[in-house]
Amino acid sequence: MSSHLFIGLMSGTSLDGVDGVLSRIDEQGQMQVLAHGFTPFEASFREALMVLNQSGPDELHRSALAGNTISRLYALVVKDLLAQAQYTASDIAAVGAHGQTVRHRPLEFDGTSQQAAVGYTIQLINPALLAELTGIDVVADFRSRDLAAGGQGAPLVPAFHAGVFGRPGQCVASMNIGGISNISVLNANGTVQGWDCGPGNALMDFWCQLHTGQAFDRDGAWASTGTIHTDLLHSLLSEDFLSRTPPKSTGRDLFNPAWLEQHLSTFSKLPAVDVQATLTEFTALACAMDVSLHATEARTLIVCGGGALNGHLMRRLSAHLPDVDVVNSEQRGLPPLQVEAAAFAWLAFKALRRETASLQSVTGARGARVLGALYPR
Ligand SMILES: Nc1ncnc2c1ncn2[C@@H]1O[C@H](COP(=O)(O)OP(=O)(O)OP(=O)(O)O)[C@@H](O)[C@H]1O
Ligand SMILES: CC(=O)N[C@H]1[C@@H]2OC[C@@H](O2)[C@@H](O)[C@@H]1O[C@H](C)C(=O)O
Repeated sequence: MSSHLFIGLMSGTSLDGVDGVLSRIDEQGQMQVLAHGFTPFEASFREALMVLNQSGPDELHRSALAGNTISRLYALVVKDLLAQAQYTASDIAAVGAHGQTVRHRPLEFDGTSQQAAVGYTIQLINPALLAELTGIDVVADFRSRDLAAGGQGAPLVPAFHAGVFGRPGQCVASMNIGGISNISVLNANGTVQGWDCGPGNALMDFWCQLHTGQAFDRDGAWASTGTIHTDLLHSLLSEDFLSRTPPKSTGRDLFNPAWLEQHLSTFSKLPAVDVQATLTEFTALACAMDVSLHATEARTLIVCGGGALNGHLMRRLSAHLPDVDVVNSEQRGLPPLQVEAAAFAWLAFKALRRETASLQSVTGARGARVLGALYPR
């Protein structure tokens, strides 16, 4: 490989925009981030993506166009990263581009025979267009091979978390709180577990946008002025997904406005601010329960993703984990908004080397697989 420079691009289930990093990765897979960029989605595009999370008229056409738009936004982030770090396209070995998840249905039975049941996951992107626009090799479609091998196709970051946050001889847990939250348990003996915990910012963002017009509750300031409603909290916590045994993964397919409305139907008189306080508490508890029940050895929880910037959420998470040191990933060398994009740079590095990147212990697949498809420059 002529270059050790990789770009990772991630637009996740928060639907806030595209994070990108340009990084140097050495032969051992150790990474140094050289630049970080972010391009927000315009409100109209965000809405179009939100609508594409459910079926609707002419959705194939709208999905294809959204894939083109997202690829153009990804290309803008690449341009910005190259300018920041003063490199040109020919210096970069590859771009790892996640795309925009609009469906995640692992292991869904098709009603005919169990043999045919594989499930699917859809990330909108036009990788050919991204290769054309950037002049860089693009690796995309990271999840489908794991699904084909019987896995969940998510989460994929635990192997990366292990390399960046793992401490030999210690059990450490790391948690990404994006639109959906996911945990990696990095055991003292080097084994790794991981799964999706439940909602991250998705429900809080939805409610905040609806009632304040703001895309998210900055620092959890609004939620912190409300009162937690115990009955609503219990209703939210009764969701089956939370008590399911891993491997498990989820998305907006489950934790969406319709799911929330269903739980709110018997609490229609509650002040909006109390609902926000309760949603924040629910999110914190769904995350904390997975640590206290399944990462019993962990004394440190490293939090990344935008949720790490929500001070109120972080305080509630800490309150539910009195024996665990809850820290922001920046304290471990990688700022919260860079972690997922960095993971996709690393996944591209693994793909070019034809090395496996999925973990059977996380996704439940028949084995580890080489992930991603290459679109040459
Ligand atoms: N200062 C802040 N205070 C509160 N919340 C914040 C702040 N900054 C970001 N966030 C939250 O983080 C979200 C973005 O997080 P992130 O970029 O990790 O999401 P994502 O890429 O969609 O993640 P995933 O793929 O894991 O779903 C925003 O939508 C918002 O809810
Ligand atoms: C299908 C999909 O896009 N899943 C995302 C989502 O966002 C958080 C959580 O759900 C996680 O499972 C995953 O993202 C990260 C990058 C992962 O695969 O590890």
